[in-house]
Amino acid sequence: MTSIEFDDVSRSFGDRPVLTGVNLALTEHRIGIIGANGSGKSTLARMMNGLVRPDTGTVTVNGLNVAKNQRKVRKQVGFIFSDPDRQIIMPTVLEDIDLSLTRVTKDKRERREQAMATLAKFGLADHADQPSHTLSGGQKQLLALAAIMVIGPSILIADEPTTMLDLRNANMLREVLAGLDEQLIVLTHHLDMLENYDRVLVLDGGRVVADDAPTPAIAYYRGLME
Ligand SMILES: Nc1ncnc2c1ncn2[C@@H]1O[C@H](COP(=O)(O)OP(=O)(O)OP(=O)(O)O)[C@@H](O)[C@H]1O
Repeated sequence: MTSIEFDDVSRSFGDRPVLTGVNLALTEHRIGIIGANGSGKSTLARMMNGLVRPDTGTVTVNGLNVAKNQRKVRKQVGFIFSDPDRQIIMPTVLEDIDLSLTRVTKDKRERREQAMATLAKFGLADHADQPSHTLSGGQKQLLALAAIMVIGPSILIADEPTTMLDLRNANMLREVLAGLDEQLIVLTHHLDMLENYDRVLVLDGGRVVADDAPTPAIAYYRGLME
């Protein structure tokens, strides 16, 4: 079982408090984080792999203090963002997966085998040699996801992964994410995405104001927005 713990975590940017007194133990398989723009969701998520550090308090991932073990934690926590173009680096689909795999093995043949298996798993096998920039938005997001998952993180954080996708691609990605074995933390404004999740946190003004099953948590959030 994976776990992410926040122990009395606070963070300000300048004189603006962005997260205040956050205490959490996240062990469930699929967790959603919702809240208004600027409520602190991305800041909270970025603390889970050390992209943002707390001013006070401690974040622990699988028993590792994130501030002191950044490199180890980054191998365990993968991140995808709304815009896959920010994450796709290499000219072709296969080369992009191969680049990720250089972090796993130096053996070229092994990398190719693993890359092809991963592309098949994410429905991209027929696109291996296609220039990445010619993929559709949904396929690009799948490629960004595949390039992260091939490294073998135990936790995936997805920060508004469906924002740039049309409804069909958003639904497709939503299913792919829901089918992952790894622990999944999704930040989203697409509330229906979280229907079958195990737990949903609601942030408001940098505090966790609700922490519940999806239906009551989403109802609480809707109430806040009225
Ligand atoms: N590096 C930074 N420097 C200054 N302010 C920042 C920085 N990062 C975040 N903030 C501020 O912290 C607050 C929370 O931002 P954050 O991105 O965590 O919110 P969010 O809930 O993810 O919002 P959204 O739904 O719009 O993505 C915002 O007021 C934002 O302007």
